[in-house]
Amino acid sequence: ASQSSSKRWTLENFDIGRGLGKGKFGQVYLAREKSSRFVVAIKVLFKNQIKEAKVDHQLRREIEIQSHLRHPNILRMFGYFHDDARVYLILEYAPGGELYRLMKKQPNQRFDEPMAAKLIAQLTDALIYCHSKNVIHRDIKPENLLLGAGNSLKIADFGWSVHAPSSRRDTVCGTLDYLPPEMIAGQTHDEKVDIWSVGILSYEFLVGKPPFEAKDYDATYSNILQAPVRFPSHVSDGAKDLIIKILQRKPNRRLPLADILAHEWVVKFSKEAS
Ligand SMILES: O=C(O)Cn1ncc2ncnc(NCCc3cnc(NC(=O)Nc4cccc(Cl)c4)s3)c21
Repeated sequence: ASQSSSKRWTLENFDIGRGLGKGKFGQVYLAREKSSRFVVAIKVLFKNQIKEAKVDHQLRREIEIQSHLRHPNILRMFGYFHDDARVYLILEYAPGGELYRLMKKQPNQRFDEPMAAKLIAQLTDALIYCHSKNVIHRDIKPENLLLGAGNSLKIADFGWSVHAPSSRRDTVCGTLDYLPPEMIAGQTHDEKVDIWSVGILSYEFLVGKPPFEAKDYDATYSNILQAPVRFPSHVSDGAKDLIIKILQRKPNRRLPLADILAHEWVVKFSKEAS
């Protein structure tokens, strides 16, 4: 029987398996729902840490947003439950783990053009869906991309997602590398922030590191605001054309997501077997 997402889940409904990874706020475990034997991932978050970091409103918003999203390239959240100390997120299990680790295992720690174009097409498709629901993710980076069966891309962790437009109040923590100029300048921003992230990731998939990476926060900050994008010689003209059209500092000049999917380099290489 399909359990509706409003069912009251408890830990007793699951056999807990091995740890899958450790995040900033908690650990993720492989688990199996006892009656259906359905395999899931369960992320365990500690309430005191969530409250200390003042991110409980973000978590509530993520749960709300995730409960309405259904797309093959978005990691499902089937439900959640909590006890006195912890919140448990019941998530789709991504057997390929973090995309980041697969990239680091490649020769030269970067993907070839067919693999990169396939991932970019799936990421773009998922974001077209999100934006059609007026949801912006705002935190698209390799750590939040997982791999499902057949190396299919899965966007995970909507902890930073909001409904567009938004003027972010929460301070940015972690890397700046994937954030567009308007967000790091604290200006109002809209769904075009996710387009910028597609450009950053397209560069990183093909080069092995993000375009504005620098030795420290301030150097990265100034690169994002004014540095020209430089490409190693192995990057093809088609890929360079796509990335330059996406990484436009003015949000309205950025290549729209539909045009990314239709770009000749994406069309050419996302069909090729990788
Ligand atoms: O475990 C790994 O490291 C990798 N791994 N490997 C396989 C696998 N299969 C499924 N999920 C994984 N990881 C969890 C992915 C997430 C999805 N949604 C999230 N949401 C969230 O963390 N929200 C959140 C947290 C703290 C504060 C706030 Cl405000 C919001 S995390 C998997």
